[in-house]
Amino acid sequence: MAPGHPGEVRGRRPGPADHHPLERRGGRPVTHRAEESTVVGSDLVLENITYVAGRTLLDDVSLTFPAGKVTALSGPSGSGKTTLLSIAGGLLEPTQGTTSYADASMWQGTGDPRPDIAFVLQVYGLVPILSARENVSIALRARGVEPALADEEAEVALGRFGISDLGDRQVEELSGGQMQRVACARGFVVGAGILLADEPTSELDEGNRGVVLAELRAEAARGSVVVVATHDPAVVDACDVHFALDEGRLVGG
Ligand SMILES: Nc1ncnc2c1ncn2[C@@H]1O[C@H](COP(=O)(O)OP(=O)(O)OP(=O)(O)O)[C@@H](O)[C@H]1O
Repeated sequence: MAPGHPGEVRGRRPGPADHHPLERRGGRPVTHRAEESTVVGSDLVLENITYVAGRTLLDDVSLTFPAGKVTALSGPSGSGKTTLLSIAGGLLEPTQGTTSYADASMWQGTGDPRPDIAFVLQVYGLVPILSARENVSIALRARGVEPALADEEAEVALGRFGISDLGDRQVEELSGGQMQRVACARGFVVGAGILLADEPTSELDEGNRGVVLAELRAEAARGSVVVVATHDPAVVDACDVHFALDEGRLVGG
């Protein structure tokens, strides 16, 4: 762990999310708000999670992703990280066990995620024929933000990841690393209470990895639950909390 970095929240840091568009429209679904000296947020709690799809992919995993911290989820390829994030985010119903955030289950019965959660997907999930700005903007428009404001905030989010100059480019024309930064901008722009990022730095050079890590910390400093699945020891070291999976079982943390 990195001692004393901003994820170890002692006081509230101003950041981009202080003027978040979901707040500006008065409808931000996040149930917590950082105060001057205390972060008040809900933890994301997983209890006895088992997931079976032909075979057991997750086996009785219990852990808490704390609010106000950046948590690393590591493990070899195929160990179950993406499956666990999918259950934590309400995309998959666990075969057994429960998820809980702000007094409600993450599983809503449909596989549609709650509006107070944002993802950075391992495979990006971008719309190839839309521009980088449009790909970011739709995350806000889908949450009811007026289009002009959503576009304005998308521009700001692209700037956070150093790709303002790519706003008008169709994402199918971008490099893997550029697409990954667009995917980060789309996840981070929401200012959600939970941010689940699946290998968000896998295509990035050291400098851009540092940018993403700083943004993850900024999200946590607002009181959000921030989880990053990663193979990268440097990313694990930069996180506040660490859980490790192996063959669907929790083996460390
Ligand atoms: N829908 C599914 N049905 C059956 N098996 C699946 C399904 N989804 C994932 N798996 C399997 O579950 C295991 C865990 O996959 P998962 O993607 O969660 O691992 P991971 O730790 O995220 O891997 P990576 O680091 O390579 O992304 C793998 O063996 C995978 O093949």
